[in-house]
Amino acid sequence: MSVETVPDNIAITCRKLRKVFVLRNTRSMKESIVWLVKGRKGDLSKRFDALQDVSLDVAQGETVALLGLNGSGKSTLLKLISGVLQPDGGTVQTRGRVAGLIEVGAGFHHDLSGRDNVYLNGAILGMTEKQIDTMFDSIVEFSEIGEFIDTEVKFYSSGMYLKLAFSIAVHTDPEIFLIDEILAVGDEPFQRKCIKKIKELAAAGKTLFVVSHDLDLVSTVCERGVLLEHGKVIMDAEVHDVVRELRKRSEAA
Ligand SMILES: Nc1ncnc2c1ncn2[C@@H]1O[C@H](COP(=O)(O)OP(=O)(O)OP(=O)(O)O)[C@@H](O)[C@H]1O
Repeated sequence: MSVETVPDNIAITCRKLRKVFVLRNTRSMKESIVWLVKGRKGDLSKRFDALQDVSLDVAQGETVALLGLNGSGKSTLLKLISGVLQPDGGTVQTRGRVAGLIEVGAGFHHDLSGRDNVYLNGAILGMTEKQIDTMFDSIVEFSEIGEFIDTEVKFYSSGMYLKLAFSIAVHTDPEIFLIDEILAVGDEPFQRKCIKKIKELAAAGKTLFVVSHDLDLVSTVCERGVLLEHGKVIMDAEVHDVVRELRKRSEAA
């Protein structure tokens, strides 16, 4: 597969991205027997295009909101960009270090303490042990985890997971932040703190790609909006215009 040369100022490039999921339908005993008797003709599973021909460029320092109704493919696109999922067609390229806050606690090892997970996650995000040593206290302070830092993370609440994951990610100083709806699980004061931090990251020229159903929030944080519907990009414009269009479609739905 040929990989095109991407200009220096482009942080994320998606070309004709496609993701297919196989849906294995639950069948009744009778249906399964008929299927067997007929010589296993036909398929018990269905293929489903979660993303179709998605192409977009995100420039360095751009703040982009990925919007759409439930099931439109937002999380799938973020997972393809972060490398958590592989595409079934097309290409995706990123320039610079990527921090993905996609599934709360996804990068955590449940039987390890918060402290050990800070080192594990920091290393995954490209930090050396020395760098993590230097930042450790600041990571714990921002996360508000306090003495629970030495507790196994399987005993953390989802909000605690989020706080620690967010704190580690912002301390690793990545160029690109992928954020999926995770702010929803934090309490109000922490949400405010996260939003303040996200705005600081945007002001510092970081590239942000944010999935959220909180349209007021994304309107204040992001400049550009990309609207997905049934796995396709149907609008890519100034965020306020895209939010207006999504609200119109939501009312009609
Ligand atoms: N692992 C999977 N296997 C099968 N289908 C999947 C899988 N992951 C996602 N899907 C399907 O792909 C479609 C897109 O899902 P995705 O999570 O990307 O949507 P979304 O826009 O993020 O939705 P939401 O707003 O509800 O979070 C959905 O129909 C979903 O059921």
